Amino acid sequence: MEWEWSYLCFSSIILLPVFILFFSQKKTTKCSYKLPPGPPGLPFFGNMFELGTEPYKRMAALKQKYGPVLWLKLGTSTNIMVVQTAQAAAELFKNHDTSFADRFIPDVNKTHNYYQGSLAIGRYGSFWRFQRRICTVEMFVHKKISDTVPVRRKCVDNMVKWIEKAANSAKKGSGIENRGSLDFFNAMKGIMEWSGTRGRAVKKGAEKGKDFLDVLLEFEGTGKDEPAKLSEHEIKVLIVEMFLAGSETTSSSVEWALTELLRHPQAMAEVKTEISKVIGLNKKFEESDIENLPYMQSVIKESLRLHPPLPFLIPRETIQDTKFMGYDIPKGTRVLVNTWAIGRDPECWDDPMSFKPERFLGSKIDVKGQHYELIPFGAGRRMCVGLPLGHRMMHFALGSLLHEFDWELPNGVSPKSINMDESMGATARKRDSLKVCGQVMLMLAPGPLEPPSILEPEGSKYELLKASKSFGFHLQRALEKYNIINSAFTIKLQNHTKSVKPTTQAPLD
Ligand code: HEM
Repeated sequence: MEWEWSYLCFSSIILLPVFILFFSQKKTTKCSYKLPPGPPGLPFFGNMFELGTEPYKRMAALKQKYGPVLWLKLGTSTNIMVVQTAQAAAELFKNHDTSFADRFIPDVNKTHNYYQGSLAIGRYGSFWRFQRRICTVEMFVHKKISDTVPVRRKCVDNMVKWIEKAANSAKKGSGIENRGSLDFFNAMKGIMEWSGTRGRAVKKGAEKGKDFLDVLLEFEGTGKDEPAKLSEHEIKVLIVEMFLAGSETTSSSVEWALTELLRHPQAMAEVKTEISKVIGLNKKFEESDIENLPYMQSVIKESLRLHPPLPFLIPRETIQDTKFMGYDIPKGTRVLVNTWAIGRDPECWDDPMSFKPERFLGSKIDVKGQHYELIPFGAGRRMCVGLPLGHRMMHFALGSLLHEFDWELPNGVSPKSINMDESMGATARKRDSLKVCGQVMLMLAPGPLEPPSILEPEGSKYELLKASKSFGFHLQRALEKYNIINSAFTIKLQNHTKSVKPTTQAPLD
């Protein structure tokens, strides 16, 4: 009996505050705000346990019940608003972009003061505006991107050579060991070291070969709407961020696009025919070819529709209390735009779950933030600043892979059995890295044989020989090995830092 009483007392002490909190929360919420609808959640924990490992899918499923704007709570104090339809996204970006233009800073990014100097998670304000301007003008305008064409050419050539070499050394039917991530992280370590040491070695006045890093180091501003100088920390963070923001997004998109093509042999045949007609066999794929390849552009759009690397964009935060679609959204609310759900919404797309690149042929829809049904790069003030480079690199890398090789699935894997699961890390990338088999086409010039029709311009004098053995490897290995995406940076920084002494300083302190 005594035991039962103490048990009851103990339970009441524990449970009473929970009930008080639960009911008081509901009451305040009802009285003060009209919040968007959402699942009720648990006391203290809110909806924390309902989201699973692929929260964008779970939230997409909740659209049926709760409509275009969803409200969630994490713990007792974190409010989350999820925008689930193209119309709601249009309303947000067209009419409330400034109110939702702040970013939320995850705790992990507070260490080493990473957020101070970050463009992607920097607070909306004059320093962010200055960073956007300097990145756009010094890196992402058409001319600057075109100036670095040879650098990307070299990296793609290296990637193709690596694949050919891998093909030659592979035993028939064997895969190639996937040490890609190791190479990638070694490269990242190097980059951090370079950006850490470079500040001490700059030679002032050396205008020739001035790159983005020089621009940052030599920057002298008014000190009013822009800083007077940039600190070493701010420069390091910005440089590292460009690598991080641009690498995985782009390489993961290329992997998804090739995966979809392997699942759809008709689309694969179509895109290869287009490339061989436009470029021919005795020429390399060039960036300037992209505009003449509407089917390949449609393949990339269709792949980004189904597999946006950032399914929630980058979370935003409300700067002030905001009235949005009839709801009262408090200051400090985290805002997620579920671009994954929007890309699969039957109200926007016919047969939304099918991969059909031809839906974009003759259509005006593009990914530049004006068509809210397709916003893999976001929209509004905080949309992807690297879009011009990322867009070009995706086409260049995929086009070169398709032009140089014939791709197949390994023995025992059929188009329908490819595992399409995603894993949510920095991006929603393919969980099982794509294992592909390629066939190298060796060109022997000139020869008597007519090449196979799908590959060749009619009347070609070239003889084609397909390597008899196929080779297999993980695509990411090739993409990451040459960090082809941000190659413009890599090579320039490499050249630049040859004379710099090694440092023992920690990269991001
Ligand atoms: C397939 C390629 C890429 C995709 C799909 C992508 C996607 C995105 C998305 C969805 C956002 C957030 C937009 C928003 O909140 O509305 C973003 C922001 C950003 N991206 Fe990209 N990105 C790509 C490539 C790149 C590249 C190549 C770079 C730079 C080298 C880059 C740098 C950035 C930066 C710095 C931001 C933050 C912008 C800001 O907050 O003002 N991205 N990107």
